[in-house]
Amino acid sequence: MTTFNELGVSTQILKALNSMGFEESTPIQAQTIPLALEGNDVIGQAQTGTGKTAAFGIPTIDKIDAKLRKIQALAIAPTRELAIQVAEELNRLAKFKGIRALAIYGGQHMDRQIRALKDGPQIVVATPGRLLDHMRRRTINISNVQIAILDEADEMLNMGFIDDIREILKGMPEDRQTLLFSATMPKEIRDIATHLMKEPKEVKVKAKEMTVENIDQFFIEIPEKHKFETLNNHLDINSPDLAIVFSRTKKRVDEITEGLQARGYRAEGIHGDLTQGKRMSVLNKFKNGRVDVLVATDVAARGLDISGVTHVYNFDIPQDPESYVHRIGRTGRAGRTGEAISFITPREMAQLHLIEKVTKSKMKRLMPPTNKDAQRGKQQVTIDKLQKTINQQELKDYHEAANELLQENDSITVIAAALKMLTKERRDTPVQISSVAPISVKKAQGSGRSNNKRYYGGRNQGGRNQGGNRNQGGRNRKGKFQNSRNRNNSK
Ligand SMILES: Nc1ncnc2c1ncn2[C@@H]1O[C@H](COP(=O)(O)OP(=O)(O)OP(=O)(O)O)[C@@H](O)[C@H]1O
Ligand SMILES: [Mg+2]
Repeated sequence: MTTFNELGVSTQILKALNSMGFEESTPIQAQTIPLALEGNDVIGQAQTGTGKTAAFGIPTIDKIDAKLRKIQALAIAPTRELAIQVAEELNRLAKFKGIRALAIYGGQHMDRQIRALKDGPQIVVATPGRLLDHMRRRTINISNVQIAILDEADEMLNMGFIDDIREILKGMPEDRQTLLFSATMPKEIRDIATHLMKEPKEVKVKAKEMTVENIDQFFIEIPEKHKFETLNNHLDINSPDLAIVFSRTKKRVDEITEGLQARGYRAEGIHGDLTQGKRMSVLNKFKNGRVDVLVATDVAARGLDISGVTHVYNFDIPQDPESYVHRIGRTGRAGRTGEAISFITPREMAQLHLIEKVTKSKMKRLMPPTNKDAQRGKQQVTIDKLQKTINQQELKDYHEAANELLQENDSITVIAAALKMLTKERRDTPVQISSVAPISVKKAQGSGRSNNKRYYGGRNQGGRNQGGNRNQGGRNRKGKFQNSRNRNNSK
């Protein structure tokens, strides 16, 4: 283990790291910070939740001139929520250096952002669409940027974003430093990346599997029509602290959310069709624990760091292995443990095997729990609570009442009644989830990768929709990919 001191980090940052409770560097930090400080272009790949944000954040902040009130570093992230989160982490790291990071993203008033940009932040973290709007309106000056960062680099260099990224990079000085980070980096994307960089140093933290080993991975083979009940049963048995349920389409996210609410769960949904205000409030409620189940499209799959997520459910199997890696990586972060449970319809078993092959990990088969298992699971939660209260031994005031009850009834009946009262029984409101076509895997020639054309033209406006619709000031991309297979315009 390497201390941050050994990595040549400034005292102001050491102070910030100390206040954040970071004692030692993670492997990706230890390997990339010195390289980036020396001025190299870097491609950094390491598993989800292993501290890639600080790996690019620390050297970036250390290279910035605090006195110069111009944008010196520009980070780009695929979703609004991630841009906000990265800016927050950079601000924590930069606290003692007098450097500020500003997030700019779609769905927020332009005027407000223009004012904030005039305030002189040294770092901007942006979603690509909104950044291009500012560039075209000349409300942002990126001509002094010395460091460009692509967080979730493979996603940013994917079909949906690549043209925007090229245009953004063209607006920066050519002698800038470029840092690319992600947990996944398919070869096709790595090749594109190296063309945009200068002799990049590639750092790949060696791991047997692409997924984090402290996430227990399971799958349940189950027909589409039984998924919702199975999810209910599972939530009852596991009683997760916080769970994220990923589904394939916005419509299904809405339906699952409403269904869970009707059954009495504290669930909320998040996807690209909601207003930014709603997206933020849902995420905040989830972070504060006022919502237990977040139902989401892939808009929440990448980068989000929410502590306390114990379970990730793939209500629908993801389109590609990379998406699987990022989705399940919302749990088991920073050394914590987590569980990932994927629902696979019988016709989608080939997709499961593809994911296992690409990620080099294995999912253990689980049998779908029965209603009886679920009932027992709920009761167990109550029993645990009851046992905890017994252990606290502060029951004297209740002894007399207990004695009276036991004179009239037998002990089993009294305890069963108490358990029944304390157990939150599930409402059995009927819920209908509209079905989706199963994902099919046709082997791409030789590569074994799914033929969903994710990398070469299959993705039309999917990336766009994450940030809401953005067309003002930009070329209308409709039509550009309209003949190609629509991979995912549904986030
Ligand atoms: N050296 C460290 N010591 C302790 N905690 C750390 C350290 N570095 C990062 N963390 C914490 O670990 C968590 C995960 O970090 P981060 O979000 O940067 O992961 P990531 O590698 O970018 O994951 P993803 O691939 O999902 O985006 C964060 O809460 C972060 O504050
Ligand atoms: Mg990250």
